[in-house]
Amino acid sequence: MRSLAPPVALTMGEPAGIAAEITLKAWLALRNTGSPFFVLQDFDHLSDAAGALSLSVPVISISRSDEASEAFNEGLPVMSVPLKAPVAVGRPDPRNASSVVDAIRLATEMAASGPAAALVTNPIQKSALYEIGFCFPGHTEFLEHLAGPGHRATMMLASEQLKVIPVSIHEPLSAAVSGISTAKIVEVARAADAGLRRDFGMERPRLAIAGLNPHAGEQGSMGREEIDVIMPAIETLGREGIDAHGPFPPDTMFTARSRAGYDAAICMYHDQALIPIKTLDVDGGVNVTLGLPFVRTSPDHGTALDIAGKGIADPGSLVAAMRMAIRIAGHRGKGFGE
Ligand SMILES: NC(=O)C1=CN([C@@H]2O[C@H](COP(=O)(O)OP(=O)(O)OC[C@H]3O[C@@H](n4cnc5c(N)ncnc54)[C@H](O)[C@@H]3O)[C@@H](O)[C@H]2O)C=CC1
Ligand SMILES: NCC(=O)COP(=O)(O)O
Repeated sequence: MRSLAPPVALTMGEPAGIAAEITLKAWLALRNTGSPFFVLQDFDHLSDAAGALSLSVPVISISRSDEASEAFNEGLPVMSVPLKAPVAVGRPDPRNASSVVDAIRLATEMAASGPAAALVTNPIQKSALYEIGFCFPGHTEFLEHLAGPGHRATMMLASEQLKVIPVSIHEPLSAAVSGISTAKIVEVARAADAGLRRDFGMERPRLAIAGLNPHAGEQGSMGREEIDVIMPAIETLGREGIDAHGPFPPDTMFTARSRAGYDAAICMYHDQALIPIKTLDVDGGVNVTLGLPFVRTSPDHGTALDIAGKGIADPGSLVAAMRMAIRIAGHRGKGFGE
């Protein structure tokens, strides 16, 4: 099948992890679907990975994104971003960190200016990037910076069974808890409401707001954040016409019965959001950044250094990220659809 829409741009992610393997496997999964993508990666590294993993994927060098759709029918299109040092499987090398960041910048530019329908990012080893002075906690914050003033990035993880949006992202738990405020909850819930309408075509998303404390505070006897901070946020959102309810006890709000009552859960901190979705569906979960002027998704997992090079990495989440990026691009009127 051929596609008339622009291809999706995929970044290299951490070269010492499973990114090359899941990228090659994603091409095998998507090659006949009319959903072309190209990867910004070191050509030789990817070719070597295909050989080492015995994956029968022709790797095709392209120099412009508009060559990708045609090439995709024959093999995996690669726009080469050279690495600076040989890759040692499972051991990130800070000498390659600048190439990892360059790939993100380049792919973002293409997604923002049109040659790519969307940006999909492979997982990065954040600690390796910090060693070269990368000063963003993750892609989400970096992409917000690249998007420029006036754009606020909001992290959402989405699977068929659950969507979760953490109020704080990459913060120590103590800082996340002490930093909870009515204003932050309102801001994140507004972004979730707008993003679900714009990118998922929902008319009036139903938001479930999580509590923070056991039993959502048990009427204040196990913590007062629900009464003092979260409830005022829900009241503000209600006055704005946003369908937000809660605060719900965090231990029961992710059961199948509870999930049937809402479209997305607004969670008070990173792990409250990510533990349930990864437990339910780590191979189908997708990380989506709401609020950017370009489409960005990513697999929900990390670099998996412990299994790099073993040939056992599951590409499911990356494939789901590709599919979701294409669906969102369609919602944003980029003429894409499967
Ligand atoms: N979007 C991104 O760039 C993300 C990056 N990370 C980064 O990844 C690094 C490692 O993070 P961890 O917490 O160890 O999480 P991880 O997801 O890399 O690994 C956790 C466990 O899941 C397994 N696993 C992960 N993906 C898999 C796959 N596709 N198939 C089979 N097994 C898989 C790993 O082998 C490991 O046992 C950190 O530097 C973290 O910051 C983590 C999450 C997202
Ligand atoms: N745990 C999710 C995660 O770390 C992904 O972050 P980002 O790199 O997408 O900002």
